[in-house]
Amino acid sequence: MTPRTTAVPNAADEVLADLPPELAELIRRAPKVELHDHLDGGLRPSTVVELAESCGYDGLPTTDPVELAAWFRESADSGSLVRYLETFVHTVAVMQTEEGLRRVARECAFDLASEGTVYAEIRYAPELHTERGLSLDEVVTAVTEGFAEGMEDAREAGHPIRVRSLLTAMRHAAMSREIAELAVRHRDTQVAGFDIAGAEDGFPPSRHLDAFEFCRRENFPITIHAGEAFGLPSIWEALTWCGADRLGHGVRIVDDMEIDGLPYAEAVAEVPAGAVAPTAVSLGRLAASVRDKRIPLEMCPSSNVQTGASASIAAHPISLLKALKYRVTLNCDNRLMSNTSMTKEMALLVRDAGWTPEDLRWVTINAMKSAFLPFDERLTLINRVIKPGYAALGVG
Ligand SMILES: O=c1[nH]cnc2c1ncn2[C@@H]1O[C@H](CO)[C@@H](O)[C@H]1O
Ligand SMILES: [Zn+2]
Repeated sequence: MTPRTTAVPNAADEVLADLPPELAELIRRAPKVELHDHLDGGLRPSTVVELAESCGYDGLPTTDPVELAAWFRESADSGSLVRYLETFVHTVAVMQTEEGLRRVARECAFDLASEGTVYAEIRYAPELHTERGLSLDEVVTAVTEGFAEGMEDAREAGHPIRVRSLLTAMRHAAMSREIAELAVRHRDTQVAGFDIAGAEDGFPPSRHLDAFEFCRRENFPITIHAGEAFGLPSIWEALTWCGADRLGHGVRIVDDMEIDGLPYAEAVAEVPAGAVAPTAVSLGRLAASVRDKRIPLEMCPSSNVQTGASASIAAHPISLLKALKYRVTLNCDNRLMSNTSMTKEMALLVRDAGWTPEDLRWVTINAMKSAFLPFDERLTLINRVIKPGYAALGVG
């Protein structure tokens, strides 16, 4: 079976059209690495419609794929993480069978590879996919098989990609220890790390300490959604109590910075974050520690604009954090809800925040360095795939 392409317009085209054609082509062809992408946030709209029909789910707001794509984007454009997350009810509803999970994972790997992504870590919460009787292990096996099929499809199409999974526990629930054990049980079949996600305010990372301590005893990598809808205490707990190796978003780390003696939020009210001179910034202890320890920040600009964590792409702290040489990585979070892709995220930063092709190369290498993959494999991808890929485009 060849995966079908969606009839929905390509998310990046509109932004690329605003750029000089050679630059747009460079962004299209640039090697990409993605570390933060939710499986249940990246379905093709046409797949949601088809799976809903085959599994008898009649709750979709519309069965027209183009209208459905618009519905997800508009509903997610809510200014609140909690409302943004409500849209997942429809994607999760059609991911309750082995067949549905396998197809979604297969198409995910293929779609990412088609836009030049050479390595991706895709996360999902197994506990959300057991409503129709699948066991947690069956969920993981189905997704892993789907990724293997998608990688094979992509290789045949001439776009090789490596995909790994991250297992997410929902922070409002009480299954995190079980999910951490599930992840470790599947570590030799492509599961590369453990995460928590869901509403952040009121559900601090330390609530799941037991799960994180288990992962640490097993030398198993941890990333934590922190500093997205809630601020510094969440980031502080994720790092100092829970031992996170990376931060999901982490965008609110700027709350621990002063610019010319003013708190970040006050100082940037008038000026785009990217226009702030790095020399004017002083870091608090937590912000300094995140930079000193090279903690990777899995940044997702479009998603943050939708949930209200940032006013615009131009104002997004990612540009200041780049200037300050944090270990910044660029990601989509949820391609369906944010109507985005890696190509679009790159194009937005180039168009709206003054990023250069060299910056795109830098952020891509940062991501590869930060992957939950063995060190030698990361180096091989950087030296044999990413650097030559950019060199072929005249970058680096
Ligand atoms: O940006 C985010 N912040 C917090 N939680 C999220 C975000 N995106 C998705 N999810 C949550 O993670 C679950 C598993 O993939 C999704 O079902 C959604 O509830
Ligand atoms: Zn996320």
